[in-house]
Amino acid sequence: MSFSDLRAARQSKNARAFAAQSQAQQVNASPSPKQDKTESQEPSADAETLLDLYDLPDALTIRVVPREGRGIWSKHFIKRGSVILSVKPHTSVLSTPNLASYCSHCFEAASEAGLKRCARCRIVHYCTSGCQTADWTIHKRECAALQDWATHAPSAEVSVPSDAVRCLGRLLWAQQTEGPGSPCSKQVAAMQSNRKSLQPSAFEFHANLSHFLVRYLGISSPDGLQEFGIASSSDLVDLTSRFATNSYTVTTPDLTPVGACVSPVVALINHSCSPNAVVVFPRTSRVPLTEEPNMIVVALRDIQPDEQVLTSYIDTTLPRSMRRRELLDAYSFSCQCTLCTASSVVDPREALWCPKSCGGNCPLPTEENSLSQCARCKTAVKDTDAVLDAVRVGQQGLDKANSLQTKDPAKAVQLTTNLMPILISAKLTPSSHPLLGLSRLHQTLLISAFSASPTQDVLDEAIRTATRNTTGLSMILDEGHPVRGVALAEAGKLLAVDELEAKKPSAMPFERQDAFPPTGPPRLKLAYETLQRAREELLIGFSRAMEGGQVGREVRDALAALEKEMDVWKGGLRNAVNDLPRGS
Ligand SMILES: C[S@@+](CC[C@H](N)C(=O)[O-])C[C@H]1O[C@@H](n2cnc3c(N)ncnc32)[C@H](O)[C@@H]1O
Repeated sequence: MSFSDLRAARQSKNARAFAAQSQAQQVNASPSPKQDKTESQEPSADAETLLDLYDLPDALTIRVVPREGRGIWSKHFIKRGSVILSVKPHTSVLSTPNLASYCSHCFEAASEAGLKRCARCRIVHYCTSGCQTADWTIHKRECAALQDWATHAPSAEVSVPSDAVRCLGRLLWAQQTEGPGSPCSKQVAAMQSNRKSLQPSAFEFHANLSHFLVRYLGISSPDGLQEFGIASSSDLVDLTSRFATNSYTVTTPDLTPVGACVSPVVALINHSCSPNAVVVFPRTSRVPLTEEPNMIVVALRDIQPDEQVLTSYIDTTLPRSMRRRELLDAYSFSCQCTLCTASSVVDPREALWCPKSCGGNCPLPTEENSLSQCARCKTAVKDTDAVLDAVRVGQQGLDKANSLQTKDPAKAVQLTTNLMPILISAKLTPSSHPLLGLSRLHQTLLISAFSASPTQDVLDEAIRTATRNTTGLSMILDEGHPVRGVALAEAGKLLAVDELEAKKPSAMPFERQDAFPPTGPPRLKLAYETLQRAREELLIGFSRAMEGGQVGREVRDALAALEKEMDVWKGGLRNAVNDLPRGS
């Protein structure tokens, strides 16, 4: 199997809302598989009017809950792995680093033939002239604004406006074209604003966003704003708040973040850190290119009639305190989901192995509570200060390695290589923060390093890291979670890469007999089993109706190729046995 499809460097592997873009994607978690229960009110007049605004499938309805506001509820039983909603976002933009490598209309990655660049702005690119023509209605406004912005930019680094500014620009131009009375404009206007409950930390973000948006739209007087239906500066902050509260990150089929989008109907879904649904962009031959990027909401668990559909806006592999801070800062609410309010169990995101290795876990000590003992055998963790130090160093290292990963990947991989043993010897479980984050970044960096300069050592280290990551993710995420499926697919693909050199027998006496990863046929067998597990999980997280997404189809093809390869091995072995002299 070729390695090229594992090449792309990734920053994060969790789909989530755009406003919470600090690191990684969605989770359903143990310790409690219990679903968040919220008492809904019967549809109010407000919700009933809203129902007319959205073209919801029959199985869904809109209800209002006192604390969370409007939300989407199931009317019927929805089976795990089913598509709950499938929409083309109202507005979507690529993030700036991806403008030259993905089509700005359908978000397809550049093929070997490359992309066509817009001859005027020379900023956006398209895969076909069909995509370019389809995008022209909006891009003609965007094209002029981009050119004007670039002409006045003080330096090349800021010659393209931020993703948020460009997305808002597209949203407003689309509304102007469709007219304020169009269903889309009404849906956008009905999106929730958190202007009145903004955290002080968010003020600067909204002030800057408003300022740059006005500049980008070429507005020089209040009348200019009125043309977009914005009557005052409060209206402007309302708009930026509605955008921040309701936008999503667009990801590739393997969950690499590539842009931002707004879909008012998907934005009606409320948050839980232990969600029963996920948002993904699967890309399959079953969806016409004109509908891409196709955004689907998939049930991760069986959803009962009268149950609320909930997705996660943030990376749920993070510990409770980080999740809650992010939700408060970006979405202005304090999360009361089952995962945030559970108190009795050891959260696998913040856990140590038992000091006596009894198989139980201990809670990670904190600055406030340094006492920690195994939940099973009650053995106390002795040097909790050393654990706290390791976690602190690990967190700082993760932040640094994240910022270095594109600028200086060699330094970043050196950092992750040095830090992981510190956290592992402090006995953090593979699901614990910051070990899981570091380890996932380490895997991404190793894959890039292997693509640039393939060696057996790097490949084997990538496989060990990928295996640790799938173990860690399986301790936190529900079976079938897309992040788990993609992680298993990567581990399986790495195991299926042709070995570069056979291990020399002379080296073997110094190695453990069960050295991991195995070589030869046992390695192929493990690759096959891992890819089979990946396929089963991808058929849930990206839905069977979407063939498990693009990654699911790739895994299906990889399994077929491996079956052939294993048959060749078996055939070779049979021939070798048949060739042996009789009696030997
Ligand atoms: C994308 S909107 C979700 C739909 C929103 N409830 C509405 O009425 O339009 C996100 C906002 O909904 C609210 N929200 C979502 N999930 C919540 C939760 N679990 N608890 C409290 N508020 C929540 C917060 O105000 C958040 O900023």
